[in-house]
Amino acid sequence: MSASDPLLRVAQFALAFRTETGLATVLDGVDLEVARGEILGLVGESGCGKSTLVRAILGLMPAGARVLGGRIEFGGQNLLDLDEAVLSRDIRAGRIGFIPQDPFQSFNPLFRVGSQMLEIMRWHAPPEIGRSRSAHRARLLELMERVRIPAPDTALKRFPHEFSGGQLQRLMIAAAIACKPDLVLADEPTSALDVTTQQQILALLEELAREMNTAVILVTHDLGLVAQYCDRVSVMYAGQTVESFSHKRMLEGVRHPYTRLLLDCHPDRAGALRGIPGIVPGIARMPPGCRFGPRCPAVLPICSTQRPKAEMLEADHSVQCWAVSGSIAARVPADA
Ligand SMILES: Nc1ncnc2c1ncn2[C@@H]1O[C@H](COP(=O)(O)OP(=O)(O)OP(=O)(O)O)[C@@H](O)[C@H]1O
Repeated sequence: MSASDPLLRVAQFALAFRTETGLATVLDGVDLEVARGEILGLVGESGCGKSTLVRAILGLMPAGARVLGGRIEFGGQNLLDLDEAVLSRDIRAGRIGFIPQDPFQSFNPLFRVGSQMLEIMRWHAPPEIGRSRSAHRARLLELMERVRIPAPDTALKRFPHEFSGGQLQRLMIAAAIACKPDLVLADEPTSALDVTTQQQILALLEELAREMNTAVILVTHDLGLVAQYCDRVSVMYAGQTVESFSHKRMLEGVRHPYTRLLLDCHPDRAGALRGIPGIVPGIARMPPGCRFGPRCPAVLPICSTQRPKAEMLEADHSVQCWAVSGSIAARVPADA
């Protein structure tokens, strides 16, 4: 791999879940890339498939899920070719760290946080950290200082319920980066926290990721947070990538009607987006053609029959939309 190659490249990834009416395509041709030291925002309304994609990258697909196509390349290796034993030993928690949505569900309430974090390190810490428990403990204490947990020595001996939500999420960040991962997947890591704590946590994650040259995928509903922390953005709608762009494009003008609507609405306290008429279709009821067509203010006749192809508008900007595409075919009514 050259230095400019992305660390993670998801290419045309498609995944189906078994439903009562048969297989339903939940992810359909998802494309995404993230390089070392880069923070990628993965955005879209609830139900667009962001968490499913994150779990698929971690190799945690639900029973009955079937990969229909595509690749998930990590460090040049297709993760879809690896079996569960390799993924759990070499990839998850070691090379790919995970920060989940709800810190209260992430730690086991029955065990002290220190023993839970040391257990992760026991199995996944790279050799440069050292193999002994005392080396792992020293690394944890150092990280706990960094994530501003008061009295780290005592904190290691405490149970999860003895911490606030913000403290637990800071501990989760420490746990996710303890083994010096190349990539951190953060799935709405601050949605359970108040706005001030949210800002502190994301600033901390950004600081540590930049310092360690770690790639980060930050899943969020909130384009305000994306504007603040992300270098690039990938927008998903109903299991498809609809637009990808750099931070600069976000400021200068995104093009997909869905992204523009997302920018105009703000998440409510529960993190849900309000303001885009209609709802994301369920996986068993996906419309043909462009999946956003039925809600789109710029819909064209072709949208209901043909899925738009990804088009590069600039080197740092791609979009899948007939209304944006320069293609003449897009202007011709579908029944012409
Ligand atoms: N195990 C499953 N079996 C069947 N359908 C599922 C399963 N898990 C998720 N889904 C469906 O897949 C779609 C994508 O869900 P997913 O949780 O990935 O979306 P999301 O964008 O992460 O939403 P949120 O922001 O609310 O977490 C939804 O329609 C959801 O109902």
